[in-house]
Amino acid sequence: MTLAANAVRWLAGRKVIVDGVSVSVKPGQTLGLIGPNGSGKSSLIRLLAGLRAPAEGDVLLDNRKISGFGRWELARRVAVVEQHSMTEANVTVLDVVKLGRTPHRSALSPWTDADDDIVEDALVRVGLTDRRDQFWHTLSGGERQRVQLARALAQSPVVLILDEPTNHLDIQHQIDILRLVEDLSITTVVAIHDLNLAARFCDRIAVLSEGKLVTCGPPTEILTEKMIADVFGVEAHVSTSAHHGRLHIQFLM
Ligand SMILES: Nc1ncnc2c1ncn2[C@@H]1O[C@H](COP(=O)(O)OP(=O)(O)OP(=O)(O)O)[C@@H](O)[C@H]1O
Repeated sequence: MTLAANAVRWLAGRKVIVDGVSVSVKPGQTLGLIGPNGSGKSSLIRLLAGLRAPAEGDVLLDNRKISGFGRWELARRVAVVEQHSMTEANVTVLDVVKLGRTPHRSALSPWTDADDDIVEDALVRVGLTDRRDQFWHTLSGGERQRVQLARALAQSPVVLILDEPTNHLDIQHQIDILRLVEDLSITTVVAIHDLNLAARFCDRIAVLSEGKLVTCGPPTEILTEKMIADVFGVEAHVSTSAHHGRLHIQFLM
């Protein structure tokens, strides 16, 4: 499915937080959202996920306004993992991941073997099968992040929207999670701070600054020394890695 924001604007009170942003992601592709703290990435993520309505502009899923989708109808297509996803205490990892199946079930439909298989597959993918009975409130930050991703995967979405999915993860789990998302080959939007990971895993990158879209395109066109200096105020050296052929960004400190 194609997900697109068309000149979306969102305000908190009178303050413009997302200012006329247009971005789109083609089926199976990954769009990275980068930008300094407070540039509007999470706010745009919420608009794209349909968690908030734009004051102006539209979010479209295959050319249909997401405001026209019913709650469950949208949740069967779009899964979102927010930065600080919380859940009720006294629930286990398995309980949280099972919640992902909710949009696919009606009050009358019983839990099926197929639901079990999907939940199991999600736990396997994030490497948490041995934690299924652990209580949520006892998990580390990185483990919670992986559980929330498993919950999103159990939703069997065609569009996955992730707000900084790697920020609590050690380097191995950062790479594992982004590889997992890459292998899913579904339409993905990911807000991410690590420019090297963005260069490696995103098909296109949108740069936000003060709520506005600065530029959008393939990593090789977007992640330039000039853009990094202009938007992030940091001097960087950008080269092509001899090891993986993608961009390698070194910050000159
Ligand atoms: N509900 C709100 N009320 C007031 N201000 C808000 C609200 N939501 C967001 N903002 C402000 O909007 C700006 C953008 O916030 P947002 O969380 O979208 O940025 P971000 O790019 O995701 O930041 P970070 O990289 O720090 O996570 C920030 O200055 C934030 O304080």
